[in-house]
Amino acid sequence: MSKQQLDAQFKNVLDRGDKLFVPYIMAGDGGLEKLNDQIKFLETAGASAIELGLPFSDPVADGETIQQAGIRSLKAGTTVKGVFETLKKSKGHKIPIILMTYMNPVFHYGVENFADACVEAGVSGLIVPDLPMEEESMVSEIFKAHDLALIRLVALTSPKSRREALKKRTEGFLYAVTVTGTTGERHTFTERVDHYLEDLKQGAHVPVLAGFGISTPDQVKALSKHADGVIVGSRIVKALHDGDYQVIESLIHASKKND
Ligand SMILES: O=P(O)(O)OC[C@@H](O)[C@@H](O)c1c[nH]c2ccccc12
Repeated sequence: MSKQQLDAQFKNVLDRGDKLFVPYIMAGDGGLEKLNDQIKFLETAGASAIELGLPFSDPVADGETIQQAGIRSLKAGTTVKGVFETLKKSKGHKIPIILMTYMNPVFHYGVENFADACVEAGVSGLIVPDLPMEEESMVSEIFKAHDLALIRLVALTSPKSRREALKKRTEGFLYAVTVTGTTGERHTFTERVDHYLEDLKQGAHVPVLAGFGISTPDQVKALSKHADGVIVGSRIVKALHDGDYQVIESLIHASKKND
């Protein structure tokens, strides 16, 4: 799906008064043969897009739950190529697929080859947490030429000038990290988070999504209120692993206007 279609789909959701909900899943957790069905389930349950993680041996931004999912996936034999092949086999997903990967697998694959493979597999965008703004030109031009959205992340600790620069550059959406530290469920958020999100939304040319630490329907509601939507990773990964589909449905439902 093209970057323009991603923008149009997100706009559609927001125009009807819902918030965006983007679940993160680990590709190959449970075996790659399950991947397209997992995506289909999330699509039917009302997800706005999928953040699809590539398993990696050194996932520095990930907490325990996602680390374990990555280990399970690698043990099951998942490869980057295998993920692309699996996506190509699907009959086409209706919601955008955004790949989340560290930089190393991209370099290893070759940036140009990686971008080509993304396009062939129908991927709309990328999240690369260990690619600092200062280094991004190495890949951003190639991604742009392939019409792939490079989604930038901002942190609570980023100074205002840096947040503004990332807000300007980002494509698809802005990923507003809502905690300091790694991915994983949290009971509370800093009281600064509401103002941080509202401030990011001011003048943003794409939606602002809050992610990290969100694991309950109440948190989905509370954080979406100050953003355009949320990303939920660890809780979704755990629920998929446990076959707890109702948990996923109620998280997604909390992002809808009529909930
Ligand atoms: O797991 P959490 O706390 O719900 O956070 C979302 C997160 O999982 C997902 O967006 C993600 C998984 N790994 C990452 C690494 C960096 C940035 C983001 C991510």
